[in-house]
Amino acid sequence: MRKVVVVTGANSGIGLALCQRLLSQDDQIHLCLACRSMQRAEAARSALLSSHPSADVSIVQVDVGSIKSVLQGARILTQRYKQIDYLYLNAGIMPNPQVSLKAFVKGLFSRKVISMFATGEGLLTQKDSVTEDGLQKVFETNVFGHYILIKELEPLLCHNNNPSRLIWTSSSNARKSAFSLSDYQHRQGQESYSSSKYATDLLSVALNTHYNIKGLYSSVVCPGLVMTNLTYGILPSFFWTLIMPVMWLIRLFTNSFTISPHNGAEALVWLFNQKPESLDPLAKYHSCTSGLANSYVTPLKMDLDDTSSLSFYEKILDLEKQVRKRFVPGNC
Ligand SMILES: NC(=O)C1=CN([C@@H]2O[C@H](COP(=O)(O)OP(=O)(O)OC[C@H]3O[C@@H](n4cnc5c(N)ncnc54)[C@H](OP(=O)(O)O)[C@@H]3O)[C@@H](O)[C@H]2O)C=CC1
Ligand SMILES: CC(C)CCC[C@@H](C)[C@H]1CC[C@H]2C3=C(CC[C@]12C)[C@@]1(C)CCC(=O)[C@@H](C)[C@@H]1CC3
Repeated sequence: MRKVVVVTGANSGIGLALCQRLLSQDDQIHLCLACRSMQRAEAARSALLSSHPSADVSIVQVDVGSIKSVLQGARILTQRYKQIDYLYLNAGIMPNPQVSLKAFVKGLFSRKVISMFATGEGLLTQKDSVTEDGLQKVFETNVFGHYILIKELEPLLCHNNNPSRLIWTSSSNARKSAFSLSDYQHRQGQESYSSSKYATDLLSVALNTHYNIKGLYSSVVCPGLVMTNLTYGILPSFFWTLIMPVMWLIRLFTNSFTISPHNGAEALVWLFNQKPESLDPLAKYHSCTSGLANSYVTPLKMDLDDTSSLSFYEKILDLEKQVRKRFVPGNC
């Protein structure tokens, strides 16, 4: 039986590099690209097939920023497959990012300079908006849409005899201080990205607590700083091109400047090859690249605990109930 691997946000950046790498290591898998744009999904499928002509690649429309689309996409996947072995929850956004030049210059002359480059802490703010579902867009896209997808696919993911895997693309930008349980969608602050990634980490821990017994395991990854559409949205592309030599230089001091999507996908590919029981649910698996361009994976303990993850999970369950009331069968 072919292993079924579903990847959200598979049409560009880290998601597409992950697909290329998975097919290079095992062209017997069935890969399903879950994307919001069918045109971009088709283009990604063609690119994958041109480098792996015998690969088995399909596409499905899933916009994780829309509950209606997630429910429709999940319905199609349920008709198509009996089991999903790997679900990569990779799609993500960072809308309207602003870099604080003042914080950057201050950071350059502080003791925290390395960690500033590794995490972007204190440098970025975003302007979020509200979706047609009435949820904060960054929260719905990066966290909640994915959560609903998992819940809808539960029958395909929970098989005790043959465990399935959830692998989230989180970030080292996830920060406890940007997240608040009383404002978990981050309606009030300006660090919706950081908050959403911290929420991702909390959710993954809670999912392990509830679902390991049913044969479902969740892990989180940080791909490092990778040049993708997301990062090109932070500063103009000519600026990134200009400072590329500086980026290689910074790599001598921090292993988190993975830079290429191929390197960024290191931990996502590594996790594919691990036995889930051997993994630490409280660790984030970081893709790292050395100054000599060698890629490797480092697990680092996350700044959270079971109690806070379960408190957040209760909030998510409440929100799910509210949202499902609006999407009873026949209403969507
Ligand atoms: N680049 C970096 O340095 C880092 C990235 N990450 C995370 O990596 C993940 C991948 O991002 P990256 O490859 O960098 O950036 P890209 O912008 O290249 O990829 C993001 C992917 O997500 C998709 N996507 C966005 N919104 C939705 C949506 N509503 N529904 C479905 N798909 C959607 C995009 O599709 P479309 O083409 O249609 O927009 C695209 O395929 C994200 O979760 C990001 O937060 C984490 C740490 C560092
Ligand atoms: C490298 C240059 C000389 C100056 C660039 C300054 C900043 C724009 C970058 C420094 C650290 C970067 C960073 C991210 C974005 C760009 C920086 C703030 C991220 C927050 C991008 C998304 C992520 O998820 C993080 C892992 C990145 C961490 C580092």
